[in-house]
Amino acid sequence: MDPKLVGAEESSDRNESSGHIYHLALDIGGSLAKLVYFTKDNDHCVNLALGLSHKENLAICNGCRSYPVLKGRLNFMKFETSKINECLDFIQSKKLHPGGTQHQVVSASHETNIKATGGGAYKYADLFKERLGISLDKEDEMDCLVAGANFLLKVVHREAYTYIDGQKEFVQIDHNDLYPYLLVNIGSGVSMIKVEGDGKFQRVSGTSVGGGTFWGLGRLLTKCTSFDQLLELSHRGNNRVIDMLVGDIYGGLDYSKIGLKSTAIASSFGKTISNNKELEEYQPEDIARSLLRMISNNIGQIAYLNALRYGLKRIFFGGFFIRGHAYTMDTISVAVNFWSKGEAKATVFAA
Ligand SMILES: Nc1ncnc2c1ncn2[C@@H]1O[C@H](COP(=O)(O)OP(=O)(O)OP(=O)(O)O)[C@@H](O)[C@H]1O
Ligand SMILES: CC(C)(CO)[C@@H](O)C(=O)NCCC(=O)O
Repeated sequence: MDPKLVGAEESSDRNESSGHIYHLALDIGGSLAKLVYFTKDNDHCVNLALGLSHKENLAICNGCRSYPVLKGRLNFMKFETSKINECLDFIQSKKLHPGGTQHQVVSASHETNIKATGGGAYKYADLFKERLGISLDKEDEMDCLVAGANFLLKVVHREAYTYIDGQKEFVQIDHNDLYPYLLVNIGSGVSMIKVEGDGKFQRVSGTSVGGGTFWGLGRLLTKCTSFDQLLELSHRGNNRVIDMLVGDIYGGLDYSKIGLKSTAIASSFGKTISNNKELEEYQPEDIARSLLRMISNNIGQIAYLNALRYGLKRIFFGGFFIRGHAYTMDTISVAVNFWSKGEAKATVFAA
């Protein structure tokens, strides 16, 4: 999950020593630990209404009197949870934690508390305490997720978009017509949440076949050494080499009577049992493509079925698995579109 805030900038290794660090918060999930902190400086601003944080927007922010404007920027970092010590090293090296000399505005009463969510807030509580003297102030991940999603959808302009046939189209959110919606958070596992208002939600479903499955199975099957490498491979692959299509079963024909085109996947990975190839002949890029397709399709289908079950017209997808990756979004959209017979549109917002 992703306690995302406005004005995001993925932090490079820039030196923060000239800036004043105000806030640090963490989300430690099963795969990734995400960290956000705000640094104060006069060259940037975060406009809480527009969600801007870039230098170029300073003029606009200066001209915008009716909304709170903070001079500075939000910095985002991510670490593999399996390398949590790198996250602690980063906090220590940047002196982001209370007690670090750059930390200027922490009041005495909150000196050792840092907001943290995700399972890692529990799992690594002792580690943070022992290494950095930080007490993790735990927030429930579903509460954070829903609060973050509602905030982003209401406040950040051009946050949500559909992705259909390679076309990204921003969705105008009517604040008075946002609820109810289905929030599908694709992290290591997948949570599906019916959201009916601020703080009003129910986790209605989930699946353990999620981002962790893609990365985990992908590693085992392709020997990739990074998630990005696996994604990059999937760009170049052809899933038809691995997946058994309806046409493979029906001699190239559609199965029109039940509405299945010859190009529809009849069985993910199924082709590998029906031809006489040696295992070594299967290319990693084709495997990566099939895997991404299988998992995205499955999530899209379960999401649609839950939307149907609870009468929800709109589905918002988030989580780090998506990360703006075109093929993932396209597959999810196609799955939702396919199962809803064109009635529901998958609305995807960037993780
Ligand atoms: N650089 C990366 N390294 C590892 N996984 C990545 C990376 N980028 C994207 N991912 C994908 O994002 C998933 C993690 O997403 P996210 O951070 O939203 O979930 P999480 O908080 O770790 O998990 P959960 O909420 O289930 O505990 C990974 O399982 C993987 O599929
Ligand atoms: C366990 C959590 C909530 C941790 O973020 C997530 O990984 C998840 O929703 N997993 C899917 C579990 C299931 O519903 O089958």
